[in-house]
Amino acid sequence: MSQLTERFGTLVFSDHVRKQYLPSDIYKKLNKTIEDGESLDLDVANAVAHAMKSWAIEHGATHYAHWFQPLSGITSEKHDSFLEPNHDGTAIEKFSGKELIQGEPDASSFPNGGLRATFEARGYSAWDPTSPAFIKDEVLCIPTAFCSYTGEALDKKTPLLRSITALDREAKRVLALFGKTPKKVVPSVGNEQEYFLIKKEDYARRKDLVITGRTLFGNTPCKGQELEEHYFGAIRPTVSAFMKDLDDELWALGIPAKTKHNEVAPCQHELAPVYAEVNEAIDNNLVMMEKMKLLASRHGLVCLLHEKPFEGINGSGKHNNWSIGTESENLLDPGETPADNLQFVVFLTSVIEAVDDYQDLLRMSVASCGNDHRLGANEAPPAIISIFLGDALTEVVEKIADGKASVHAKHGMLDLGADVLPKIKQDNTDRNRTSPFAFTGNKFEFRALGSEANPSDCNMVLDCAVAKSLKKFADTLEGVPAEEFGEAALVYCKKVLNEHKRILFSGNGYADEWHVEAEKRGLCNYKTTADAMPCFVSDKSIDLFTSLGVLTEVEVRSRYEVKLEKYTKLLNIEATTMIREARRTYRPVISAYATKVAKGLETVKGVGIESAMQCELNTLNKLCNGITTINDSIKALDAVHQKAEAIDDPQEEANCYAHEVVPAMASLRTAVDAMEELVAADYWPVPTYDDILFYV
Ligand SMILES: NC(=O)CC[C@H](N)C(=O)O
Repeated sequence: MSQLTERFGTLVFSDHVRKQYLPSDIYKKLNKTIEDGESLDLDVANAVAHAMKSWAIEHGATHYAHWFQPLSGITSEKHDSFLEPNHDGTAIEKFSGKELIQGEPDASSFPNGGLRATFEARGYSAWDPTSPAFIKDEVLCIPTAFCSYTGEALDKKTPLLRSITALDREAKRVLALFGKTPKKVVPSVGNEQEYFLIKKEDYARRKDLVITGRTLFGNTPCKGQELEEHYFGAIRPTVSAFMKDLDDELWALGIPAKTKHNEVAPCQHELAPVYAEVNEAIDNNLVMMEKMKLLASRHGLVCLLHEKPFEGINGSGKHNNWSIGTESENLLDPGETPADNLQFVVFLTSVIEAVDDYQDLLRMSVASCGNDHRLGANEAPPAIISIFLGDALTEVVEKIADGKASVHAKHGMLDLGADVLPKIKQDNTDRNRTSPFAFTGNKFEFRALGSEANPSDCNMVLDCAVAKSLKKFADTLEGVPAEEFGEAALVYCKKVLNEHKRILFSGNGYADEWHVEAEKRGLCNYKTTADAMPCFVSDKSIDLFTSLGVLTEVEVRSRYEVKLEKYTKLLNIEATTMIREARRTYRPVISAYATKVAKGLETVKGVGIESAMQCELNTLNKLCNGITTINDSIKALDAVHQKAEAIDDPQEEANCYAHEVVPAMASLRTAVDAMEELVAADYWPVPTYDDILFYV
């Protein structure tokens, strides 16, 4: 092993470690649970807990924690030490199977969307053996699901796991029709994490960033991203040192951090791991985000994970590269032979149907206060969900939809015209960064997901939607004689593709014409989270989740409430911060500067230079008008903010925030930003975009 590979996964209770630390019969039984979902008896759990404890303590752990994902979206953990005191003043190390399998964190202070009354505090965490335990900061973290005393899921992981089960079940039914009986069908995911790094000192001086994660004020910088010089540019030393530290920590945690580069906006970067099964990939992404924030501070930096920290330049996404596969094949790989292609065409057709049928839910699944600012602006896909297939696959789909036999996707060879350069194998699709859901060769890239999101929601929805399409296919074709299956499958796909081809769009998703065209096609275009939310609780959605056994109606409704509440709470915080900052930070400074200009005017008057007087007078006028506009904008924002706060119905309240408070915030911002242009730099109370974006 090289130094590089030696450290990989040293802090993970991986299969490799389990083999070493567990007696072979226990190892086999645990694998049966991990691979086949068989339940674990307490003897096995005790043996696993013992091995985990020994391994963890050998690797410096002092505590263990059930690590879970409450509906807030972030991760939670409560640490218990392995120490158990004896009566004689000594202590032993203890960690039992029961402690491994089940925990009982107090659930009262986590969001529950009305599932529990405040006094009903009991909640349980239950070990998820399919995602390996790991050591983080001397704590053995055990990934767990989290549910209420009455058994409702109170977390993001449980529905995800249920959706994986649903997809596995329905995909296996489809594969059985192709004569295949894989052990499992599971989605794999790779999340490209985008982020900004700025200097700690700048961050500390901007209350908007500290409180809300984004700048609520800030004039456009002199230079943005228009020179296209940052994307993939050489990585500067401070950033590089941070990235190296991050890689090192992530590798030790078994997180396969693979690709790192500078992103489009100044100060923006990206880290992408190798694919993993979706449950583990999401756990990895959550740890990765936590590590990014933590390590940045060791380098005098702050990592911003918000979707739109800076207005007018590139925001941050977390492109969710998604495909489904068995232990031996990727079901979204077009392959080279027509026989394989029919299977591919069936899966592709199911995805197209799923995305069209549940475009509203997919949009909802990526909706957040932060992502509202990102979608449709500066290189992020629009809020309209559509699918980009690329030329080769569009041709395949069109031929099938027209009733012609399937053709298989071709790979061309590109000759770059210089003998020294190798011939390049062309992919079966180009890339289209304007598409929210783009086929990229053997997977789909769900680009609409925002950087700060927990990817569980959108993957859960995607898995459900596709499971439903596959179910319909299996329901229709099971029972068809084997020799007629191929023809019948093609006829089925032809019908479905014709019904759903409106969702296919290969053009420019940023263009205004697309919005017009999408409306003609009847595609939904929910510009804000508030607009997107009602579909979550529509009969159609509730039927999807309940029929697949992923969420009960009560669980759907609680999630809807939690998400709406988070949205309005965040906007409440943003509006309050804006009003306070405008009153206490910006306005006094603008007044002070106006006073200085007025005094200067007196001096100039004394000297009697007319032209200089006119110039100063103009500035003074602009400053005074600016202060008036700011005052008016504060008043207007205050009024709609109070109006929103007084609304009882959560959906109505969210609508008021989205359509009245947010525009009022934009007006106040414009008024303050206009003054940044006029007030002398040494007066301006906070670092500007020009100050922040170019010094890391
Ligand atoms: N060039 C890119 O891939 C930029 C993507 C962009 N940052 C987003 O928000 O999705």
